[in-house]
Parts: sequence; structure tokens; C-alpha cells
Amino acid sequence: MSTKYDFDVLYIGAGHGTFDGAIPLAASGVSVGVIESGLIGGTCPNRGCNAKITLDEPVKISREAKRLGNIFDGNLSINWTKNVEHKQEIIDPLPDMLGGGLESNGATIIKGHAQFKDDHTVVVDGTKEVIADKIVISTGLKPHRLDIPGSDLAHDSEEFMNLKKMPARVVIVGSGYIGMEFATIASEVGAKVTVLLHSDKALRKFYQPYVEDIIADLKKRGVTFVKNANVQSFERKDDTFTVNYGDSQTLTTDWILDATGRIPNLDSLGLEKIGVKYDKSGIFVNDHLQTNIINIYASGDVISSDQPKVTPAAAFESLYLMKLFSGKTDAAIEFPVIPSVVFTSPRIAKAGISVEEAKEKGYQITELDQSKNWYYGVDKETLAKSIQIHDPDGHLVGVTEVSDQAQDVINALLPAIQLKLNRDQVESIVGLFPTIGFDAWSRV
Ligand SMILES: Cc1cc2nc3c(=O)[nH]c(=O)nc-3n(C[C@H](O)[C@H](O)[C@H](O)COP(=O)(O)OP(=O)(O)OC[C@H]3O[C@@H](n4cnc5c(N)ncnc54)[C@H](O)[C@@H]3O)c2cc1C
Ligand SMILES: NC(=O)c1ccc[n+]([C@@H]2O[C@H](COP(=O)([O-])OP(=O)(O)OC[C@H]3O[C@@H](n4cnc5c(N)ncnc54)[C@H](O)[C@@H]3O)[C@@H](O)[C@H]2O)c1
Repeated sequence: MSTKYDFDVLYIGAGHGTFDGAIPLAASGVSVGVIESGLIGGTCPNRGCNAKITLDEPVKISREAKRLGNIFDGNLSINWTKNVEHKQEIIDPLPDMLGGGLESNGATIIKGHAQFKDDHTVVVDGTKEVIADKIVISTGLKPHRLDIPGSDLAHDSEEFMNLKKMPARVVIVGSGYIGMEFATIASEVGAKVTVLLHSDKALRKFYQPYVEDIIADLKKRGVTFVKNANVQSFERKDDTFTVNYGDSQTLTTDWILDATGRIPNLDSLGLEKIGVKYDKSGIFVNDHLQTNIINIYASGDVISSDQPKVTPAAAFESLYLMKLFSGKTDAAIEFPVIPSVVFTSPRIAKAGISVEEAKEKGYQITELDQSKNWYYGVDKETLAKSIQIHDPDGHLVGVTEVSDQAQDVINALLPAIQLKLNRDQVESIVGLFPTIGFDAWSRV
């Protein structure tokens, strides 16, 4: 490293877009700095994936217990307060663990808010200047807030996960990942949930007939869905709230979740000052994750990209930059198949080519009603369907599944899709039995 720099590589933000690659980069001897204004680990461990999946665990068990019916004696009910305490116990150690992983491998953590002064200089909390050869912007997303009267009366996903008590009535505006996952959790915990849709579709990027199956199932469990709701305003009346929507329609509720999306977190970063190009979808990068400023890169959710804004994509980008910066590659980034799952119950998950794309290409589409499959019968899954897509050479190129085990099915099948395995190769691999992975693999 030249003596004019404090670090070879300086990351802004300490989420998956940073630490997956920054740890091995620092371990390889490269001088690494990480500036973080909040908790080390960023969204996923502290207020995203890990927090959410911990809160979802009793929900999953409760759903399964209900399906298994009178095999269980007595009623199971979820104590939300204890559930939130358990979530906190699980996630509290993560920032120290991840920070320890960075520091023990030689990276320096600098706490505070970063703002660019020039192409190589970042000012932390308006006082401390840090100079680096290369800088990676990995500042993630923040909740979008509706621009309507009373919008400050609504809450975000982090506040939902920290609720001490589950409100009796919850209105959720938005039916994307967060809207649908949190509707599943809140309703299983006992809240009367209403989901207000922007249009007539939820989870737009997923296979719509399966999304409709999930909606129908949630409706049976008491969740109300209002399509084309056109939310106008929120008002407070003592301890309750009124949601005004549509053509003079109203709803009274105890709590409002604004789940209308997440937007690039570029607050006071000073990008205009140095001329880094971006728009409302994120920072523009080339196929080496490089911005229009030669020494400044971006990684993770903050990038304007077609990849899903999920942890595996952020981690992959971060690892790519590690390889680029340590001279292990100079090739353009080549994304693997990035799978995605929505943790509703049943879940919906997918990888590879979508059903719509398969239809356009004339690929073979095979649908299986998994509720007839003995393995799904073990936990009495009545809503379980799977679609496999094969290309003209017989390679598995896409899978979509709705079932309570969809995420494990997709994980099991990923190697076949990513590596384009042929029949002999598929048959050369055997898995553990009886497991959903074995079952899924036997369908390839
Ligand atoms: C409720 C929820 C549930 C989710 N569930 C899943 C899931 O189940 N599976 C999945 O794959 N993905 C999930 N995600 C998405 C996942 O969390 C993100 O894709 C992932 O965290 C992106 O990582 P990142 O490093 O790009 O950004 P982040 O993790 O958001 O990290 C950005 C960091 O930058 C810091 N920062 C921002 N600006 C500055 C600044 N100027 N100076 C210093 N620091 C700054 C922030 O404090 C933050 O820590 C979920 C997201 C949410 C919100
Ligand atoms: N399981 C997972 O991987 C997971 C879970 C949660 C979040 N995430 C990530 O977090 C990000 C944010 O999730 P999200 O659910 O907030 O965003 P999203 O983009 O998935 O959904 C936003 C929803 O809000 C709706 N909407 C937008 N404007 C509206 C308006 N004015 N009125 C009513 N509805 C409106 C949209 O139609 C959409 O249904 C996503 O990019 C996702 O990748 C991932």
C-alpha cells in the first residue's frame, strides 16, 4: 500500500455486501477499513433475514402442528413477547461475532457515518478523514415511506420485529416480500391482518397461480386482502388509527406496517460531490462492479441491478470484489443462478428460468401436485405444488415450488441447475433418505 493511503480498500457499510469478501481480503494481507454507522452485519442479521427467520420458527411449528391436528393434545399458541425476546437473544451476539471476524483477520472497523470528500477521501461523522486507494459503497437499502398525510403513523419492518406485544389488528400496506411474510407471522400470532395491495397482484416476481394459492390459504386463516387499495392517508384517533383508501373507504386498526418497498440508502453520502452516477434504483456499476469513478466500486443491495435484492446476491458480489482486489480474477462478474424464497407458510421459492420465460421459449414444463407425494403427507401438506422446467437438451433449468419445504427443495436442486448436470451426473449423486432433498433430487 502506498503511504498516502490509510487503506488499500475502504468499505462503507458492514453488511453482507461487505463482510463476506472483506474478511478473506483482509486475511490475504490487503489493508482493509470498514466504516459502519449502525450495527456491524447490517440489515440481514440485525433486522432482516436472521431476525425474521427466528420469529418465523414458532409460526412454522404452529402451522405444522395445526395440520397434524389431533396428534397433538391441547392447543399450541405463540407467546409473541417471548418470541421477540428469543429473537433478540439469537441476534444480539451477531454484530460482535462479525466484527470479531473482520478485526481478527486484520480489518479496521471505524464507527460513524461516512461522507465522500473526494474520490479517495471519506469523512467520518464530519471530523475524521480516511484516505483509501479503492472505496466500495455498500450502504444497502432503507425503508420507502409512503408520501401521504399521516405517513409517520406507520411503522417499518424493524419496528414490527421489535413489537413487545402483537396488536389485535394490523394493516399492512404492500404485498411484496415483507408484506406477505409479516402477514403470515402476524396472523399466526393472532392478529387480525388486512393487506392493502397497490394493484391486483402480490409478489409480482413470483409465479402468480402459486401466489394466488398462498393468498387463498391466508384468507382461509382470516387475513383480508384488498386489491387496488389506493391508500390516501392515515389518521390517529386516541389509541387507534384510521386508514383512508380507495373511494372514501376506511379501516380502523391498531398498527400500520408500511411495506411499500426499500430504496437505496444514499443519505448524505456526498455522491454528487464526486460525481458517482445513480438513480432511484441504485448506483450504476459496470460488469466489474465499478462505478463511473475508476477507484470507486459498489456492492450489495445499493447497486442498480436486475439481481434480486437478497443476501446471496450481496455476498456473491462482495466475494467477487475480494477476488478482483486480490488479483485472483480480472474477469467480469458472472452471476450464478440466484434463488429466492418468500417465507410465507407455505413458502414460495424459485430458481432459474421462470414459468413465463419457459412458455416463451417452448421449454418443457412439468407440474407436480406434491400434496399427493407421500413425503409431503408426513406433515399433511395439502398445498404443495412444484414446477420443473427442462431445456431441449433435457437439463433442469428452472424450478418453482409452493410448499412448506420449498426453500429446501430449491437448495437441493440448485447444483443441477447451476452446473447443467446431465442424467448420468444426476444419477451419480445420492442423498440421505428420507429427506426432502432426496425426494427433490429423484424428480430431476
Ligand atoms: C425485513 C427483511 C427481511 C429480509 N429477509 C431476507 C431473507 O430471508 N433472505 C435474504 O436473502 N434476504 C433477505 N433480506 C434482504 C437482505 O437483508 C439484504 O439483501 C442484505 O442485507 C443486503 O446487504 P447489504 O450489505 O447490501 O446492505 P445492508 O445489510 O443494508 O448493509 C448496509 C450497511 O451500510 C450502513 N451504512 C449506510 N450508509 C452509511 C454511511 N453513510 N456510513 C456508514 N455506514 C453506512 C448501514 O448502517 C448498514 O449497516 C431481508 C431484508 C429485510 C429488510
Ligand atoms: N425472503 C427474502 O429474501 C426477503 C424478505 C424480506 C425482504 N427482502 C428484500 O427486501 C426488499 C424490500 O422488501 P419489500 O417487501 O419492502 O419490497 P417489495 O418491492 O418486495 O414490495 C413492495 C410492495 O409495496 C407495494 N407498493 C409500492 N408502492 C405502494 C403504494 N403506494 N401503496 C401500496 N403498495 C405499494 C408494491 O406493489 C409491492 O407489493 C426486497 O427487495 C427484498 O428483496 C427479501
